[in-house]
Amino acid sequence: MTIASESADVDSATAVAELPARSTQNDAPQIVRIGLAERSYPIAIGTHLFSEAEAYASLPQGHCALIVTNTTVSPLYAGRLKSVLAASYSQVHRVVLPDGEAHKTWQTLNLIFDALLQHGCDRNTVLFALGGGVVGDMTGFAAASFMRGVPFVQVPTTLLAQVDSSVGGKTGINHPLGKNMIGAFHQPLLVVCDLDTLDTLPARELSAGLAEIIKYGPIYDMDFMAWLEAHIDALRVCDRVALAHAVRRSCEIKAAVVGADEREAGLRAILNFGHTFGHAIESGMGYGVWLHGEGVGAGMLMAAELSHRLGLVDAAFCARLRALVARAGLPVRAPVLDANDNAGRYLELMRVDKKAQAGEIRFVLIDGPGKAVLRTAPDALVREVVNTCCAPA
Ligand SMILES: NC(=O)c1ccc[n+]([C@@H]2O[C@H](COP(=O)([O-])OP(=O)(O)OC[C@H]3O[C@@H](n4cnc5c(N)ncnc54)[C@H](O)[C@@H]3O)[C@@H](O)[C@H]2O)c1
Ligand SMILES: O=C(O)C(=O)C[C@@H](O)[C@H](O)[C@H](O)COP(=O)(O)O
Ligand SMILES: [Zn+2]
Repeated sequence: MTIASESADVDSATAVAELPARSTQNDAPQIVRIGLAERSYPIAIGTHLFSEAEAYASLPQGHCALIVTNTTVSPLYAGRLKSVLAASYSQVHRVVLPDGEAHKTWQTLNLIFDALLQHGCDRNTVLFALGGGVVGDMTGFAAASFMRGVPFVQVPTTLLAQVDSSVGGKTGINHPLGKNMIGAFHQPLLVVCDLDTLDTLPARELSAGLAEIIKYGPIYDMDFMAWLEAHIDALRVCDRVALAHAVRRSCEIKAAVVGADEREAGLRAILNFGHTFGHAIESGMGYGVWLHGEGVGAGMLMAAELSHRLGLVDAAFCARLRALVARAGLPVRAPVLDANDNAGRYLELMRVDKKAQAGEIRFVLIDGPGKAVLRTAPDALVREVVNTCCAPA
């Protein structure tokens, strides 16, 4: 693994290799604010945004900035971000991490600390997370812990990161035994969602982002779910107007939930809909085999099925959610994790979920469309759900 870093004035090679800016719309950015007293911050959503100086005008000027990115995103966007930051910071360094969920680890996190220390970065250094949720979660955790806390900015370049992971301050890394098991709450100073960056995103990753968008319907806003049913095809071809609405509404919902319960004392757990099953899929398959959004998509269907078997929603609701997940290009069958005792393996993996208490799994379930509830379920019922949802179609 390498640490690629350079100062602001030696980046011409990367800048030349970049894609030209593409946009169909050049309106002023929309701003969603997340209200967290002194930790409040704006989420800017628009086009032509991440490489515009005005987007960062609210930030404190400083001596040193560190762009944290990865091998895929760096050649696409890091040069442009670096150029714009050079106006505000006398040194702009970059660290390029290996790409992928399998690298959301201590070893990769250490590359960020190595870069910070090698460049003599101090407590006023601002970290910029340029990439998807993996880069964002690791950069945030590095910012939370370097010198016991430095500021950071999220510049999300995947749909999933724009609608979910860049907002709310959950940061961390994976452990082989469980997703996101080591981390901290640390809010960014600013989130800059440039819809133009989604033009280069592979279709499979776009679909993964749609899973986290779909999530907001059943847990919070069934009108939004109906809007998604009408606009899912437009979203899949990156229609700017549809994307702008989906990103904005998702951020509004997440901001409202996090603003009311920053550290998941209660309400915030609803954002984990689909994640108890989904995280088991991710770790059980090996990180990166199923994308996070794919695990969440199948996990939501499993949680909906469990809700139905507990009498909380009707079969029509499950079928409706399943149809939308399918139309988003996501898998609707959950994978088999163990040929001998598949349901047992799911249960074993889910017992390490952060919502579990004294080894008892607590699921986010749908208690009527648009309303989520956190509750336990008998193992026998969970087994039935796993067996049903993993069965061949
Ligand atoms: N902190 C939170 O609240 C939160 C919320 C949801 C998910 N997450 C975490 O986020 C991660 C998933 O994030 P993700 O789906 O963004 O995955 P990711 O960060 O792995 O990015 C997906 C892929 O897209 C590439 N990519 C990124 N931007 C691109 C662009 N503009 N063009 C082309 N390729 C691009 C990346 O290099 C990567 O290969 C998981 O680790 C998940 O646990 C965290
Ligand atoms: O922000 C939250 O809260 C969420 O739960 C959002 C999820 O989409 C995200 O995947 C989160 O990282 C999962 O949190 P975890 O506490 O289960 O690791
Ligand atoms: Zn998630």
